[in-house]
Amino acid sequence: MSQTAIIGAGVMGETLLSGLVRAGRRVDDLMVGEKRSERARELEERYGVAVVPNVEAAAAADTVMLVVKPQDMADVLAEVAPVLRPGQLLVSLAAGITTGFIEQRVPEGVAVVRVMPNTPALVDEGMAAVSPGSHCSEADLAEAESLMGSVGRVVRIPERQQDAVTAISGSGPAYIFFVVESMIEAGVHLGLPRATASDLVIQTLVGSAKMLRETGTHPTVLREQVTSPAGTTASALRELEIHRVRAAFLAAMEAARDRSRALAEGS
Ligand SMILES: NC(=O)C1=CN([C@@H]2O[C@H](COP(=O)(O)OP(=O)(O)OC[C@H]3O[C@@H](n4cnc5c(N)ncnc54)[C@H](OP(=O)(O)O)[C@@H]3O)[C@@H](O)[C@H]2O)C=CC1
Ligand SMILES: O=C(O)[C@@H]1CCC=N1
Repeated sequence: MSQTAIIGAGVMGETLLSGLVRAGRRVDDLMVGEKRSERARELEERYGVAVVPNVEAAAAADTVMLVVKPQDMADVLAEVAPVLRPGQLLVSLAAGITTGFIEQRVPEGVAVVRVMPNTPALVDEGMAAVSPGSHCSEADLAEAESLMGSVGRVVRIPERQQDAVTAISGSGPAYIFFVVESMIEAGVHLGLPRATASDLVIQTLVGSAKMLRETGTHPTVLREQVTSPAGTTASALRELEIHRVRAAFLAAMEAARDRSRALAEGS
C-alpha cells in the first residue's frame, strides 16, 4: 500500500485524516507533518498516526497532501522541495494556490493535483473538485480522486474554474450555516425557545437538501410548491427580494472568487 502524508493538520487536514481512517486506510500507511508539538501529541493519541517533521513525511510518502494555509504554502514547499523526487504526487487543498505556483517550486517530474474540498467531508458528505497540473498522469488524478472520494463526492474540473468553485462549494458551508443561524435567531425573535427553533431549522434544512438530491426537481419549482398565492411564504420571499438577498449572494460569491485569485498572488 502506498504511503500518504498530510502536511498541515488543522481543520481540513484533520477532517481528511479522520475520513481516511474511517474509510479503512491503514494508520501505518498514513503520516502527518505538523510543526506544533502539542497538536502532534493530540493527533497521535486520537488516531495512532505517526506525526513527523515535514521533511521526513515528504521524503517517505508516495502522495503528499498539502493542507496548510495558502499564505504558508511557499515556506512549506521551500522546506520539502529538497527531498521530493519525480514520481511523487503532491495534492494541494489550498484555496487560490495554482498548480503552476507549486510546480515552479518542486523538482520537475513531481505530479501536482489541485483540490478544493469542503468541511462536510467530516461526515462523509464532502464535495471536492480536482484539477490536474501539467505533469499529472491519469493514475495520479485517480489517486487524488480516491483520497477525496473517501470523504464525499468528487468532480473533475478545469483549473480555470477553481476560484469559482472555491466561492461556491469550498466556502459554501459557511453561507449555509449563516442562513441557519439567521433563521434560528428569527425564530427566537418570534418567541420560540432556542432549542425548538434550532430543531425546526436544522430538520427543514436536511429535508430540503434531501428533496433537492432525491427528486432532482429544480429549486425554483420546489420553492414555488411552497409558495401559496397570497400566503405566508410569498410575504416572506417579498421581503428577501426587497432586501436584495439574491444580489447579496452574488456579490458575496464574487468577493470569494476574487479573494481566491488574490491568494494566488500571495496577498
Ligand atoms: N476550512 C475549510 O473549510 C477549507 C479549507 N481549505 C484549505 O485548506 C487549507 C487549510 O485550512 P484550514 O484547515 O481551515 O486551516 P487551519 O489553520 O485550521 O490549518 C492549517 C494547519 O497547518 C499548520 N501549519 C502551518 N504551517 C505549517 C508548517 N510549516 N508545517 C506543518 N503544518 C503547518 C497549522 O499549524 P498552526 O496552527 O500551528 O499554525 C494548522 O494546523 C487552507 O489552504 C484552506 O484554503 C479548503 C477548503 C475548505
Ligand atoms: O475561507 C477560506 O479561505 C477557505 C477556503 C474555502 C473555505 N475555507
